[in-house]
Amino acid sequence: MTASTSSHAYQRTALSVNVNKVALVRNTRHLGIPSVTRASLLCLQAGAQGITIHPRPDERHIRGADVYELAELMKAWPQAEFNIEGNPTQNLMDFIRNVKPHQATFVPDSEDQFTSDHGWSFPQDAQRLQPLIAECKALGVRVSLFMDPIPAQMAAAKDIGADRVELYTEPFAAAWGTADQAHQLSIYAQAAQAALDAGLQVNAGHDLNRENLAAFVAQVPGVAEVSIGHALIADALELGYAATVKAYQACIDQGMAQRG
Ligand SMILES: CC(=O)[C@@H](O)[C@H](O)COP(=O)(O)O
Ligand SMILES: NCC(=O)COP(=O)(O)O
Repeated sequence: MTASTSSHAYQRTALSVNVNKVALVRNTRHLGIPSVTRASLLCLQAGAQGITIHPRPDERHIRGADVYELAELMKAWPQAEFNIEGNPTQNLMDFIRNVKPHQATFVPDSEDQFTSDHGWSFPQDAQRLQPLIAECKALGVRVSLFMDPIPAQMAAAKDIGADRVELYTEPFAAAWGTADQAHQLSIYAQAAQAALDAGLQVNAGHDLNRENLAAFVAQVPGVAEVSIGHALIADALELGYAATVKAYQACIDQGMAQRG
């Protein structure tokens, strides 16, 4: 363990609940239910350390109004974080300027993309991201860059001013339960270590769930935050928000206990 990981070894991984999919169901009727703010409140009351949203330009799920209603809700939860994801070359920056969330997560999605499926690439993306990162930081907003688990890309993320990277974890999740599982975990551990060594903090997200979360937290060094939506909300349809948040927190605690 290098010095850069020692300070992270016992930092508890925070759970940020992504409520995109509550909004997706809500949008199929003009009734306002299920409520995005009520779902977020119940998750915070159950112990979630944050709420994440991804207000895509087509408003397929999170709408502009949700962003401001959640910002108002979060004022009553100063110990929790508000994380807004999006492409800063599209609609994200106006939300960041108006709301000043704790964290902005830059994601390189196209407007019509089915879901997020890749991270930024350097040096290609560096020049257009650098001033946007600087603007967020001048507003007091931490910046996390959505990245593929490529160790050689981490120093470049730091060089343009990012505070954190969020490791795109779908390849890890897709390999879960297969012969490639251990190899994928090793890839993410190396990428996380490279990020820590570059002076970045490490977030992670996409397709994390109750089956794969503990192993990820245990074997990938210094994960500061996981943002989880699709699987968590699916579980909440069966278990309810409170029991589901507690179940995911238990997975994180299990992973923390197994950390070397
Ligand atoms: C960036 C990422 O992996 C997810 O946070 C993203 O928000 C998923 O978007 P959808 O919920 O629209 O699939
Ligand atoms: N950044 C990942 C996120 O917020 C939620 O991703 P998912 O759990 O819905 O795949």
